[in-house]
Amino acid sequence: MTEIPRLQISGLHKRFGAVAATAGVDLDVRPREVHALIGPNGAGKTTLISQIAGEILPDEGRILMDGRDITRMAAHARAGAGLARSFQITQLFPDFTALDNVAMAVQARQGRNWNLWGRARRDLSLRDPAMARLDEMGLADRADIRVSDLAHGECRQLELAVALAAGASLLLLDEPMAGLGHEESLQMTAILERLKGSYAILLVEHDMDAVFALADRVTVLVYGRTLFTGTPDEVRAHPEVRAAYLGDGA
Ligand SMILES: Nc1ncnc2c1ncn2[C@@H]1O[C@H](COP(=O)(O)OP(=O)(O)OP(=O)(O)O)[C@@H](O)[C@H]1O
Repeated sequence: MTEIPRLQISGLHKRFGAVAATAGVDLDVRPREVHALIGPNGAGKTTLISQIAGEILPDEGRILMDGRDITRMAAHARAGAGLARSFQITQLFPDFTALDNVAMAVQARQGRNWNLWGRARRDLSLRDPAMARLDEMGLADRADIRVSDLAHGECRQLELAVALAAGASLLLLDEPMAGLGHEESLQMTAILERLKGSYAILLVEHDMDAVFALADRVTVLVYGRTLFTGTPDEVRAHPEVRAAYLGDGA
């Protein structure tokens, strides 16, 4: 039996005045798949992610999550259904520790009052799952460090820990490697490799080493349209993709 895709996008269109930012996108993300979305600057990747997250309303087309039409669902309701967008908008509280941030996400997931945050780190029912998430992201030894004192790459890792603690199971990762140094990128790639197989991930990324290391499938967007979807090897070999995006050196 074929599994219902976590995410299914069909015939999506979005114009900004004269610019057709999304001009016919079809895409599906399978359960537990890492699906990379690549394309040249201005191809419409961020606009597509914003429509999936519910921050921009499409003009035409449909977005299904777990078979349910979410095209016009509010962003917070999508988040409640397990969708999380990371790395463009930082959701961290800079004056609180890494552990506090994750514990608050656990607390929110349990539907408990956010105002009790001060107790979060002392409450074992919040602290234990929060520590487990930090550990998963390689941040166990940074639990008591304030977010404002964490390195850039560590904040990215913490954002993932917060999203997962809040119950996200379908992750929209918008350029996780952007602004990271070589070592930090390798570390983020290793973390995403560990998440692979447990979550559905739509990954927008310009770092092709990371894309080809992580992705089960890759969709290439050009001028707002889906040019091709295939395995990393198929994408590497595709003549139009090479011409449109990867260039001769690919
Ligand atoms: N709010 C907006 N108003 C007008 N035009 C927009 C808006 N947002 C995006 N665009 C235009 O839509 C097109 C797609 O932009 P988008 O940012 O989605 O591309 P992208 O593939 O994410 O690019 P990059 O790789 O550079 O981040 C571009 O031509 C951009 O200028």
